[in-house]
Amino acid sequence: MLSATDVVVGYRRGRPVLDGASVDLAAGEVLGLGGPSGSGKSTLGRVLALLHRPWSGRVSLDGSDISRFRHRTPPGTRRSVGIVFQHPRPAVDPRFTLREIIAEPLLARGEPGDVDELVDEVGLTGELLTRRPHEVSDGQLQRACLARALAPQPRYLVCDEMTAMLDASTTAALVRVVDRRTWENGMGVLAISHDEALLTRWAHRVVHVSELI
Ligand SMILES: Nc1ncnc2c1ncn2[C@@H]1O[C@H](COP(=O)(O)OP(=O)(O)OP(=O)(O)O)[C@@H](O)[C@H]1O
Repeated sequence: MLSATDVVVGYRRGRPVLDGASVDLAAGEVLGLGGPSGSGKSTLGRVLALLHRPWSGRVSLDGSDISRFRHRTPPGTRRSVGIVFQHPRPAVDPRFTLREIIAEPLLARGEPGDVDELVDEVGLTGELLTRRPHEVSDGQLQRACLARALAPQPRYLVCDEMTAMLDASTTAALVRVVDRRTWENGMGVLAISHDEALLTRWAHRVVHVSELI
């Protein structure tokens, strides 16, 4: 179980964006997080992905407190939660090929950067892997970002508007990839979107930030 409990967090002192938010994400669950723009969906996603440290409250994994900065958490804990962002371009190094982007987390932990299975999983073809980000479409780059997030076999994945820039068929394909991990590996998913129809189709249950406070 990945949990946020009574999390208070924001960007300006005295002006919390989330003022006591609590949410539980179970293994194998797809939890949809909806709500209006600016309500704090991405902020909560980043807190759960250990990219943003709460001012107070806690983030826990199977009951153990992990509310420290991502770089201060043990590598095993850090790899437990992955994240995919809405915009793939700022999330990648433009000098890397897609193969290097996907292999990065594997090489960082001293494993062979064998990405063939991941590439198949997200539906990228071999020829695209030698290209750099400016030579591929947003959808192709987002597939690479999803493969990179899945490479360390995360137990939980935050999809922060992962498909907001994509067409319907690429959206459906990426949701299928994430769903397969949910069924086969029991990966828990926080699906953040302002698209209520997508959340209704995808998630097992849908909550809004205002209900978590
Ligand atoms: N890096 C930041 N610095 C300062 N303020 C920020 C930062 N990121 C978000 N905010 C502010 O925090 C509030 C919540 O933003 P957040 O992105 O979490 O909301 P959201 O519900 O995900 O919105 P959207 O659906 O538009 O992405 C907003 O008022 C936003 O302006």
